[in-house]
Amino acid sequence: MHLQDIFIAGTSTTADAMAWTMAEILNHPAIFKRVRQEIHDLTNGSGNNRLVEETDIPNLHYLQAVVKEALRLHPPVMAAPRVCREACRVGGFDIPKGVAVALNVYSITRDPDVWENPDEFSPERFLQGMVEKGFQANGFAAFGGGRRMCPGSNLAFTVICYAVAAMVQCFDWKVGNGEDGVRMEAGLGMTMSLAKPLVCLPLLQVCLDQFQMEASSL
Ligand code: HEM
Repeated sequence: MHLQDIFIAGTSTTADAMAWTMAEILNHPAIFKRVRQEIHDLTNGSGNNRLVEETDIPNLHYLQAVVKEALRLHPPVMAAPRVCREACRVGGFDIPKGVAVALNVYSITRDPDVWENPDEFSPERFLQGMVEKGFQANGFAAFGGGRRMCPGSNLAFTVICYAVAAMVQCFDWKVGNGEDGVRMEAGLGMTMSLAKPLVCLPLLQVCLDQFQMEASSL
């Protein structure tokens, strides 16, 4: 594996996941509000008013569930390649030794036998047990699985949660182009991204004092 592989594997995947997460919560204002409330409850205690920090992520369970649900519905890597080391039979198909196959991540994460209402954005499903099971849980294939599972999964998950938390805590977002909500079509590319880039205007909503304090101490 080369250093370049890590850049290729780790950059647009993470950016896509952030865009899909923001797109989903902008289309679901009640979920956006609940994420903001969770952050507020954690960061505004006993007269304290601070920006969310990376170390808060383990305590932001709903935020984690939201990011997982966005990864489940919109896995940036839609397929994970493998080569069969021995002849085998999968789902009634005979696969000879040496043949290249791909795990269809997209259909695993929307499998109706595993997920109730699989096409629905419902972060609550991860609060009912799945969130603790980690990324190898049955049906959560956004980071692949087994020995070749994504080695950047924990880093990516933390970065996405942190970025989304900061965007939700500090800004209201006006969806651009005068459209009613964000269009959720997927585009074609190396990774699965929004077909139309997410365009929205940030409107500063909290933390003005905090920003001014931090700016004046620079
Ligand atoms: C949301 C972000 C990301 C997603 C959805 C994602 C998803 C995946 C998937 C599905 C695989 C294939 C796993 C398999 O074959 O079972 C993979 C492999 C890989 N990922 Fe990620 N990834 C992400 C972020 C990252 C980051 C941040 C890094 C590095 C800093 C990274 C490094 C890699 C590498 C090196 C591999 C190849 C592993 C191997 O073949 O042994 N990924 N990723």
